[in-house]
This record gives sequence, C-alpha cells and structure tokens, in this order.
Amino acid sequence: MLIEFTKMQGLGNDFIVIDAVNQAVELTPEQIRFLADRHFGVGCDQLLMVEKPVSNNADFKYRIFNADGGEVAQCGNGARCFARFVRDKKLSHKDQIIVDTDAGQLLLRFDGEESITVNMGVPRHAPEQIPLLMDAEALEYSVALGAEKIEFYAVSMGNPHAVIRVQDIDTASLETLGPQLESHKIFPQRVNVGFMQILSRKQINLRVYERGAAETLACGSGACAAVVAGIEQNLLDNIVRVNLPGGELTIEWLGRGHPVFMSGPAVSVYEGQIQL
Ligand SMILES: N[C@H](CCC[C@H](N)C(=O)O)C(=O)O
Repeated sequence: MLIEFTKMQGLGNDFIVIDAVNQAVELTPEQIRFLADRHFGVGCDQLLMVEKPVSNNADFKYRIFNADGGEVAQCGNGARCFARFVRDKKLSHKDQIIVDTDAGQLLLRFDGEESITVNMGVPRHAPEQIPLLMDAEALEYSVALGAEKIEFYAVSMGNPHAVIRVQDIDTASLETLGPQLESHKIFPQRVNVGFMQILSRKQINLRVYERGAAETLACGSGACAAVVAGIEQNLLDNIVRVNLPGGELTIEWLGRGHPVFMSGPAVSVYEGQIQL
C-alpha cells in the first residue's frame, strides 16, 4: 500500500497527516508504530487520519493515533494542523470548519494566515477516564509515588489530564513522575501529565509528558487542561499565555459550563509517500 502523507507540526508537536477521504487507508497499531518511529519510519508524536464526516453538519471526521499506536479522542495541536491540512489540500475553502472527533465536534476558525482558533469544547466530566472525578467537587487529588505524595488537578478535555503545579518546569521530574503517573492504576485509560509553573495570573510555563508519546515540545489539550486547573483554583485569569518548550499558545476559558478556546500556529513541513 503506497500512502501519501503530509508531515506537519504545531509548536514542535509533530504529526503525520493522511487524507483518508481520497485514499483508502487502514493502518494497524503496528504500522502506526512503524510510521511514528523516528529511526525506522517517518517519525511523529501522533498520526492524524482525515476522513469523511459522520454527522450531517460536519465537514470532516479526524482520528488521532499516538506514537504507541493507540487511538485517542483529542489533540489540540493536531486539530490546528488538521485545519491547515484541509485548506492546503483544497478539501475545504471555509473559514470555519466543523469536525467530528471521538471527543465530540470541534469548531475550528482561521485567524488570518498564521493562527487558528479551536473551540475545544467544555471540560468533560469523564469518570470512565478519571474515576477520581466521581468526587466532582474536589479540586485537587493526591497519590503516593514512592516516598513522595504528588498533588494534581484532574480534568478531561476529551482526553485525560493530570496537572501538577511546580515551582520551576526546568527542574521538574518529568522523566520519573511522567511515566509513573501516566500508567498509574488510578487512570484506567492512562493519562497525560502536565507540569505547570505559574508566572502570573496571565502567563504560565508548561511541559507535558504525553500519554502514548512521552514528553512532547507542546501539547494543546494539555495547555487547555492546565489553564482550566489554574482558573478552577483561582490562580489564573480567563485569558492565559501558555509558554511550552516549542512555543506559545493562547488559552481562553470563562469558567464552568463554557468551552475552552485555544489559538496558535500550524505548519506543513513536507509532503511524502511511503510504501507499507
Ligand atoms: N497524547 C494525547 C493525544 C495528543 C494530544 C496532544 N498532542 C495535543 O496537542 O493535545 C492523549 O493520549 O490523550
């Protein structure tokens, strides 16, 4: 099977994007792991499949696969790259695109040439992803990891996130705490782990150890989760600049019951073909 793809990135979070509207593509988890491999394959954090919509009011469906081959329901940086992809490929000329995902519908808007804004939906109450959320009022949870007691905020953006507040992201123990929390038994579907350093009520630094991909240069849904955590704990205002290792995102959230908006860039790097 010859597959045509576009390599894309959003703040260094990188993707293989495949048009599965105009080419018949079915990939096994093993094939996705091969494509994502940075030595033996193309290399990416996630692989995105662009498909025909499932809803009458949507323009497309898009599916997300982590580098470990697992399918997931949400990807913020991927949503922006998806929008750039369908415009560059002339699959849509609209300024606003509705896309079906396994986390519900997303609305994407082009803000001029550089930036794309995604309505990421309302933070979900998802006890199947995060059973702790059954205690809906708790703002913070804790878990013992070795001799340490780790406190975190938990939220689903359609995908599960645990947000740990740290004094300095450069000295945060992502390499140890990331994998330990990612696959901890309190997260039956595993979890993305964000490490948030609050600089002011309008700005944070963030690093994310992603489920199924390890640390990435940026995580859009992780940026949304971190801002929700900060606002819920009355530490942040409604519009926040999130500084990630790969660049900046602007996140806006008006509070419970409201959707989270994420704005940032999306870049096509090169076109490719690969024989599977
Ligand atoms: N690792 C995530 C999927 C990719 C999310 C991230 N790349 C983003 O930009 O939101 C998960 O397993 O839920």
